[in-house]
Amino acid sequence: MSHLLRKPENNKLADGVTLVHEVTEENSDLHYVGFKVVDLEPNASYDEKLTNLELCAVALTGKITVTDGDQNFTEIGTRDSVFERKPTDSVYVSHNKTVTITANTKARVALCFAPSDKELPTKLIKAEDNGVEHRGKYNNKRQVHNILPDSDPSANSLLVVEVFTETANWSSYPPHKHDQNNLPEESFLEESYYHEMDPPQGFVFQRVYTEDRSLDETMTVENGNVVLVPKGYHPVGVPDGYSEYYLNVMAGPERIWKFHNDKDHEWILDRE
Ligand SMILES: O=C[C@H](O)[C@@H](O)[C@H](O)CC(=O)O
Repeated sequence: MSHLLRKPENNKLADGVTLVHEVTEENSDLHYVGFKVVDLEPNASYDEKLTNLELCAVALTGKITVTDGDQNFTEIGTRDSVFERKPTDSVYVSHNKTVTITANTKARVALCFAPSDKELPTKLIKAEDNGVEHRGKYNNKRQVHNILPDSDPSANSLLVVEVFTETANWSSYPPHKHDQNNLPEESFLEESYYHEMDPPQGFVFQRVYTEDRSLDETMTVENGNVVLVPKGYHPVGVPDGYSEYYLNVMAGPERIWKFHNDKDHEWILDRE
């Protein structure tokens, strides 16, 4: 199995608290992006002690209450399934805080981490404030919810976005990369993908490859899997009959999303 593909670990931390995924600098090739998925039963709580990292907690499904010890955001979250295709609520918390997440209902929470050196205000990112985009044409169409885009100055280095790709479409396509710290041409951003499929027995193909093909991994990705993108192009193809969701976390030395398309495939953008 590719070292870039993570299957759910489902580590039980406490009654009602399951750590589904944990991606850290210590257990991955990533140095900027960190990622966790936590499942909570009603009334169960999870604490995250932030040192030099900032956090965006995304209420993937269910309702949660989030506190940083000072501010409380109660019963946030908008959906029972990501495939309701509507934006959800998130909370941004800067470094050196302890965050407590309590489930008001059965909930799945994505914890998105990146380095932080400037204390910024804790902030509720309301669902209705997500920028919604409909990108692409032909079989390259996808719906994008910008949760924490580079146009929002609320974070130090963290970028968070979720993407819905319908049956027989491609996304993160034409293949693009952002693995060079070479602004204004390209920014260096590591990336993680948390994938869900509808119906859940579905799978997608994701390729992660570099120009010189020194890295070239094509993965079969199933429901609840995570794919890590330390560098390279990273397209996703969704088979006929299935819909796909992914949550992206990106971070790097500069909080700018400036990508470079694979020249071999950029022509598809020119179709009428
Ligand atoms: O670099 C960003 C990620 O690859 C996705 O968020 C991608 O941009 C989604 C898309 O536009 O298809």
